[in-house]
Amino acid sequence: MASFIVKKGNVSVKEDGIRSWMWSKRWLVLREPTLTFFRNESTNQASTLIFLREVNAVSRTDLRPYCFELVTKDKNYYIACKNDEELYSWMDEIYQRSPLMGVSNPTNFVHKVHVGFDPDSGVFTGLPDQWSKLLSASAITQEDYTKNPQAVIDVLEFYTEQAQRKDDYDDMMMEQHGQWVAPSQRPPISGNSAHSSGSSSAYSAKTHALPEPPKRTSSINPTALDGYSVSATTVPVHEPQPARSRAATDPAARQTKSSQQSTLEKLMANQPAASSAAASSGSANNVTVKPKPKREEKRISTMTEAEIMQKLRSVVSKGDPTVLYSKIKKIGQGASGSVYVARSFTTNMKVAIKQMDLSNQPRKELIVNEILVMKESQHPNIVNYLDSYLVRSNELWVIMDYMEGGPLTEVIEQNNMNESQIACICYETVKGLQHLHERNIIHRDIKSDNVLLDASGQVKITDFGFCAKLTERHNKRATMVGTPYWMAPEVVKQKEYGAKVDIWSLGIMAIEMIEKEPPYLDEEPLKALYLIATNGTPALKKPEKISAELKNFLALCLCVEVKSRATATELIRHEFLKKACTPAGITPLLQFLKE
Ligand SMILES: Nc1ncnc2c1ncn2[C@@H]1O[C@H](COP(=O)(O)OP(=O)(O)OP(=O)(O)O)[C@@H](O)[C@H]1O
Repeated sequence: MASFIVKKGNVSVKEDGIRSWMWSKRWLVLREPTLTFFRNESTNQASTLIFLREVNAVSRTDLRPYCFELVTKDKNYYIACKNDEELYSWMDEIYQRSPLMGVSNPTNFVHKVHVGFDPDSGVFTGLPDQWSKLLSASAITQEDYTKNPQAVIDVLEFYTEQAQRKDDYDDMMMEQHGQWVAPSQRPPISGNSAHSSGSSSAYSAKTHALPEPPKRTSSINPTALDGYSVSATTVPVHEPQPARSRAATDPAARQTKSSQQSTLEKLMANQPAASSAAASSGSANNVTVKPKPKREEKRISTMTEAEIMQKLRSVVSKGDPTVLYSKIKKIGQGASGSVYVARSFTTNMKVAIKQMDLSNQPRKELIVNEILVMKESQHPNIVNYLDSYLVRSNELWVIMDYMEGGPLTEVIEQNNMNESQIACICYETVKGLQHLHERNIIHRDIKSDNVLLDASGQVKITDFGFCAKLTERHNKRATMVGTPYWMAPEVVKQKEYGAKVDIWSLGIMAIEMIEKEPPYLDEEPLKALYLIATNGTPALKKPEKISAELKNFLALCLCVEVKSRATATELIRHEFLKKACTPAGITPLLQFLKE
């Protein structure tokens, strides 16, 4: 990679393989996408220069102890640190002090993006400023651009639209009305060396080297995404603000890696979005992304706040749950409320109560959605909805089965699962999925966090806030919903999708059980999305360690070609699932609960 000199204030620096730096420091990039790394030309010292823009509320005095070079220009700080340890140590502290964290995003912007790609030089032209910054902060390499420029545009668009979705949703909730608009499906880019990803069964052939297990808690984070809204023309640019992990802001949040990834998607899911789309320019050497006609889909949030509350009142039971249940202790904290274990005075059974303060909920329709789906979908592999109540008109209690074994994520973290245990979890989950899919319900957020176990090893799917009901007229969806690392390629590429997205996510969850984490968890989010879009079936770290049946099961779940991907009904008969132990065989994995 060519090095070149850039002048910033009084510091003369030499860009030195920025992307490879980024690559090796990927967890840092996750936390702060505006980071750029430089080598000091005059001293040739391997210093790291951080470009903090508009963190002007942080005083120079605050910064000085942390760095040996500091230049201020146009409200920007250019900071060089002596070494990485020093850098890491002050980042959090500085960010915490900045009142600009969470700065608002631009609104009313117009999508007007014309991006070109020259395969000879491997350079994009006309990239919106925000996209260029995202790309330069990302681990996506020039080699990646050349290999599949369309995928790069796809994931940039995906990423920025998610941010916009969240914004629009917030606006809508403020105004108490709205209509969801899905992005259209885009034709592929022409005139470049883009290739489509392979369709399946990559396990025997591919040995894509995955990085070492993560040493940090990375996530696509709402704060990190803020400011990435796309416009090529008139939009005021807000720099991305430093990412804060959910664990950092919410001490009660579970410390598992994947649970920390769920919050954003929930905030952003299902929300009205500005539409944008890429289209082929038809020119030999250029890629063009153009606006496409909007496709509209009505959703429950077209209801006003009052209507949502009315719907909720019609769903819940009358009465005071405090005289029916006695809370024992808090067992969990979600984005929408707290979860308690309680005892029923009538049955003496333990139950779980999810308690939500409705005055604090910007997305009440998701909660109504969750209750309706749970109520309608009773099944041994779906967390059983027992009842719900409104307390003092603004507190919602949802009573459900108590799953004392907790989420599968914790089981995975604490144990090495054998194939018969993996098969059992997959079998039970597939039965739950079959039940949902037969009712035209797509879960859309299948992952180990959303599969709970009870003390006897029973396996149940939970978290129905993202569920979509397919109708005859709308038998495909296009909303980008889910958690990135578990998302099917068709979701990342913003194509229409159906129930088989849950099957893909199930395959990723099976990989979690084998390898303890989903593929690409170490990658920064944009790169992870690129890899999902382009790599096809993810490769296993140690394919030789698993049976042919499990490999085949994974290949059927993780088949990029949706038509060839198995349905839940087909998977239930799969050879691998015949290896399943009974739920009793899962209970040894729950020993950690006793500890
Ligand atoms: N029925 C249950 N039995 C036992 N534990 C549960 C039950 N439901 C949820 N939990 C635990 O409580 C915690 C919070 O659950 P919750 O469903 O609120 O989380 P979330 O999906 O992250 O958030 P939200 O749905 O509010 O966005 C999780 O750790 C989950 O494992």
